[in-house]
Amino acid sequence: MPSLDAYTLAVTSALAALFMAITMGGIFLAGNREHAIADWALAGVLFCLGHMLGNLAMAGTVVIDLRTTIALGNTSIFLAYGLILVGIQEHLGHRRSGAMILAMALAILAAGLFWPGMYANTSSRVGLLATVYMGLAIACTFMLWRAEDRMLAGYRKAVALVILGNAVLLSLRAVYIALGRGESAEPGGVNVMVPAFLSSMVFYMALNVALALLLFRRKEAHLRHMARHDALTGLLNRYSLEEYAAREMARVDRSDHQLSVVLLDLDNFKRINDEHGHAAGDRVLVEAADRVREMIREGDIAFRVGGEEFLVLLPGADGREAARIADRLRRSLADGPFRYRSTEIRVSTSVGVVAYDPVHDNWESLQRRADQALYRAKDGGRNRVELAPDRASSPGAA
Ligand SMILES: Nc1nc2c(ncn2[C@@H]2O[C@H](COP(=O)(O)OP(=O)(O)OP(=O)(O)O)[C@@H](O)[C@H]2O)c(=O)[nH]1
Repeated sequence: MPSLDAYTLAVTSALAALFMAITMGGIFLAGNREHAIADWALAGVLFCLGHMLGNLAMAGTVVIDLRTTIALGNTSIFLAYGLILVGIQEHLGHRRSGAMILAMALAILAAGLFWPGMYANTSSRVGLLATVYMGLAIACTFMLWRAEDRMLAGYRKAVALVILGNAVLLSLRAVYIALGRGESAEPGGVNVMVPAFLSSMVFYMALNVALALLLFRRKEAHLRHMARHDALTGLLNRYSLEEYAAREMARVDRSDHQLSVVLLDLDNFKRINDEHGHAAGDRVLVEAADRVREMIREGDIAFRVGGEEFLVLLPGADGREAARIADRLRRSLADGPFRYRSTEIRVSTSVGVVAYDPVHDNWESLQRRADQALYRAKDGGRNRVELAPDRASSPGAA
């Protein structure tokens, strides 16, 4: 195999880091204006700068003097690792440790300029920095591994493994140098700089791909969530309803389970908007959704199906039990006033309830019967629950 020289590899790993900066910067400019992505783009720039300074130092073409060049290069690389960590914190919604990273960067710069243990002793410098990078990598890995959102866990773990793998390689290099093998950049012989730069290059490329995949998968999951949920209340939306209803009805068709539907409509909602403003109306809708969510059991499924209209699927409940649950929901919405700033707003709700009849009903007839029960509740004076008559006793309802 032709020998690879450390100078060229320093430049190629700098270019790989630059490619990461361009990819992350591109994703940021394309509209994902998250701090995390900007942090990772800047990390790419700093990795690139660090390697270029390292290359100049190795070649003896120093910017100011050798000590300053090495100190600036190491500070750049440290800041880049720090920004990877801060970006991960931002991405996961944790508190950012930006101030601590900056303070540590200044300490590393000062040590590189003024502490002989850092500028005059390669083995202790490399060992110290490897320890610091290992600490940051473990912090990144820990956060990514423990994140709550299970859906993207595989992608986050891939990022974590790339970061941890690189830290392990950096530590091996530190051990190798501590054993007195040196890190001469001269071609020929065993040269630790060659595998070091090669692994850095692979690290930037792998990190770039892993982060980009994580970001795209998260965007995709977000869009999928948006398509199925109501943006204001966070409940499932009307488009999801049919899918859930079909699933629950099929379950009833296969067994002797029950299924009921509760349709709630806030009364005179237009008046709330007119009297208190649209923002107050929105607040009432959000809180009403929260109250519905809190009142229902696990397994019950709530939807916002219209402006001020909610629907709850109650698997396992027959009509009478569903009417009882519906009345509890009605009372929970009517009892405590809703608050918008300092204003108290009282709302009542009309509710239509229907039990699914697997012999006579399909989804359309079930919805129609729920609507009819709701209209009866409205016509009967509002703030009440109406249970649709059994399908067998009301053939005209089809
Ligand atoms: N603030 C707010 N208002 C909404 C939203 N969606 C629908 N609305 C309003 O809800 C009101 C519904 O009015 P109507 O359909 O006349 O019904 P209502 O005033 O509740 O009267 P009844 O249903 O007959 O008791 C309209 O004024 C809509 O503008 C929303 O997302 N936010």
